[in-house]
Amino acid sequence: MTPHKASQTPLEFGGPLGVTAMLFLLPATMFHLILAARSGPARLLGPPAYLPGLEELWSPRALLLLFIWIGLQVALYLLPARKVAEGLELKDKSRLRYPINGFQALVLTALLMGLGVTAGLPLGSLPEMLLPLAFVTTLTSFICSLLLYVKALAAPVSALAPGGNSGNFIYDFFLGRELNPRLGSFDLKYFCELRPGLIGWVFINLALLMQEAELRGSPSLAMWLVNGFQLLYVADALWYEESVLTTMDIIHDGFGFMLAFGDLAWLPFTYSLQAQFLLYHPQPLGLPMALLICLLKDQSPGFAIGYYIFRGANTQKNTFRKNPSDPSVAGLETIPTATGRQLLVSGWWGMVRHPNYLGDLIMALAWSLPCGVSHLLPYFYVLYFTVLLVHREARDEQQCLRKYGRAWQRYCERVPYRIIPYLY
Ligand SMILES: NC(=O)C1=CN([C@@H]2O[C@H](COP(=O)(O)OP(=O)(O)OC[C@H]3O[C@@H](n4cnc5c(N)ncnc54)[C@H](OP(=O)(O)O)[C@@H]3O)[C@@H](O)[C@H]2O)C=CC1
Ligand SMILES: CC(C)=CCC[C@@H](C)[C@H]1CC=C2C3=C(CC[C@@]21C)[C@@]1(C)CC[C@H](O)C(C)(C)[C@@H]1CC3
Repeated sequence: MTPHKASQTPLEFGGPLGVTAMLFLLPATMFHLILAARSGPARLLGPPAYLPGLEELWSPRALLLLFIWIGLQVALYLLPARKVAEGLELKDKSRLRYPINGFQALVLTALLMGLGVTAGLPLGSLPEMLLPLAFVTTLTSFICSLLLYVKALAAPVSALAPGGNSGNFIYDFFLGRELNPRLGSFDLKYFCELRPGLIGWVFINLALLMQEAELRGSPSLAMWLVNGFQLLYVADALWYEESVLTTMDIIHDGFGFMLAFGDLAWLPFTYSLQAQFLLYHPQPLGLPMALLICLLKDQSPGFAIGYYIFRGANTQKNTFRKNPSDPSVAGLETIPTATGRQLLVSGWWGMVRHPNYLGDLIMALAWSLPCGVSHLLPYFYVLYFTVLLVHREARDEQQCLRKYGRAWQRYCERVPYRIIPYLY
């Protein structure tokens, strides 16, 4: 194994120091949130109510459950797909192929889970295992990231991610050295991005709903709403699975701790925070308020408007990138770039430079509102997501400037706002 020459790409996330802090802070925050949600005061800020001992965190049963879950998702991933999509062209001019069967995996998991519950599978007792499950998932993602790092040492230079091969171990371990690590045709990053964690999120939410029903006779309206919104979000991601192939995670970021931990642990255990909070802190929610949260009213952030913007913007860009002469996008105004590609300057992408982020943020707020306004904790997702998207937008902006140069500058002049019209 010959060490590769370190890349000259500017360091992100505050370099080695920044990522070292994140290596500890991300898991610590996740455990803090799980503990805070089940504590009486449910404080986002401030110390946790108590520190769990190792006997509360480590559970061979949880490890077994995690392996069964990942095994099931691997098996569903390997089933025949309705379509096999090609990814973007890589440095060596090749294109990878990806099975498009995520929605099928969601439906089959739901069917299997339904059969299991009918046969006595205690899904409702999953919330009691959340802490050990989060612990074993964190351990697993640490080990996977180490293995991925070692695997990448033998990868050809053309297979490395633009960032993530700085030569600094911690930095490269965090960002991921290899762009698309595969075992045969099994794509590890693509699998992790959309399967165990994303689908796991739905079933953690469902388990919380079932436990609430056991505790209080029936699930609350707030719990239904959170479950419904987040299920729609996940189902949408899997229905439009192909569009993930053009996201920054797939085309730019390596597969290291950030995405392994993010996809497998952070996503299911922190994105389910609203449902976790509601189980321990029931909130009264009337039908009129629920309708208001679902739909748009005046300037209020309804889920429907968020979803409309998110889906509209993503579909418009994906359709345009696939086929610019498609009738739904052919009439839109564009700016040509030196690469031969064009940039949309009307439609959703003429409103702000990241309309899809705006829609996503509105949905985030809408699925936190059923938790009421007595606590800040359920709004953690909105705060975290704002930081993530602002940072992601800045990273994307840098990449687009490198890619499109003057044409990107002209786009920024034409569309001056990044995410929120007239504000940011
Ligand atoms: N729930 C969550 O935790 C997260 C959700 N997301 C969501 O994932 C989705 C994908 O996000 P992400 O991958 O960050 O980025 P985008 O889908 O916004 O893609 C950005 C790319 O779009 C292209 N582009 C930008 N402007 C234009 C334009 N005017 N016309 C045509 N193409 C343009 C550029 O690539 P090119 O020109 O090369 O095509 C650019 O690099 C978003 O909806 C986001 O909200 C993202 C992160 C986390
Ligand atoms: C620093 C830190 C916490 C990193 C981890 C971030 C990850 C949790 C997210 C990075 C990009 C993501 C995307 C989705 C989920 C969260 C992560 C993995 C996504 C699958 C959610 C559903 C959307 O429709 C999507 C498919 C567009 C989206 C893709 C990006």
